[in-house]
Amino acid sequence: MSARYVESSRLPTAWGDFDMHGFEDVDTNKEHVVLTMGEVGNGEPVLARVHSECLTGDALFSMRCDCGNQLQAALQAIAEEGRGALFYLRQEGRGIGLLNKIKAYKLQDAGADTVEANEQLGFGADMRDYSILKPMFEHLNIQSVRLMTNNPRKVNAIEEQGIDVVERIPLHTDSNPHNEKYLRTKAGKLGHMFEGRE
Ligand SMILES: Nc1nc2c(ncn2[C@@H]2O[C@H](COP(=O)(O)OP(=O)(O)OP(=O)(O)O)[C@@H](O)[C@H]2O)c(=O)[nH]1
Repeated sequence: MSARYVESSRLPTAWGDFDMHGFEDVDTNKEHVVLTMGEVGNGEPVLARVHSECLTGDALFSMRCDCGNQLQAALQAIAEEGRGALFYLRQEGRGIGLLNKIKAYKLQDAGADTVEANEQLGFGADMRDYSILKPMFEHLNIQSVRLMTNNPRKVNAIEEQGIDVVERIPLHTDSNPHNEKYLRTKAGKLGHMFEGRE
């Protein structure tokens, strides 16, 4: 996959002023953004979050998942450090797309877990492709990261793109009655690590 860098601008947020960098995937025309704060291209490992799009959690305040809270926690952590990068990748629904995620939620309403629902729809549990990151990291001159994630498979996928993950930083948020089963399934079937949580 290759990404075309398009433009950068300021993005003031509730957590502080970021720079927003826009990229286009030349194969799929999907538009991705990176928010950076401070000098990230100076060779020092960068506090980073690679976040997959979750319209329902990130923008519509859904309590079915932990996505929105993780997004906010990551921006806050970067702002507190004064330096870091948030890669916002447009791979909604672990890569199956928004409308298929709604179909998956319908199946979950009927009792399936998040993995079974994907499989009942004919998809793998996780259809994401991280290869778009390589040209984005190259453009920003970032070679190594301290990655905020609970997902060891994401760490491996990012390292496969030639990016050095020098540290994995857990990104825990509070659970609620609507996302408890989802978080349990992530730990049980997708390998997520929730240190300190049963
Ligand atoms: N198919 C499907 N996707 C979901 C469901 N709930 C959330 N998602 C998607 O799961 C993805 C979560 O992305 P991330 O938070 O970046 O990654 P993660 O694998 O949860 O790992 P972390 O880095 O620990 O957060 C987003 O694309 C969401 O849209 C669900 O029930 N079914």
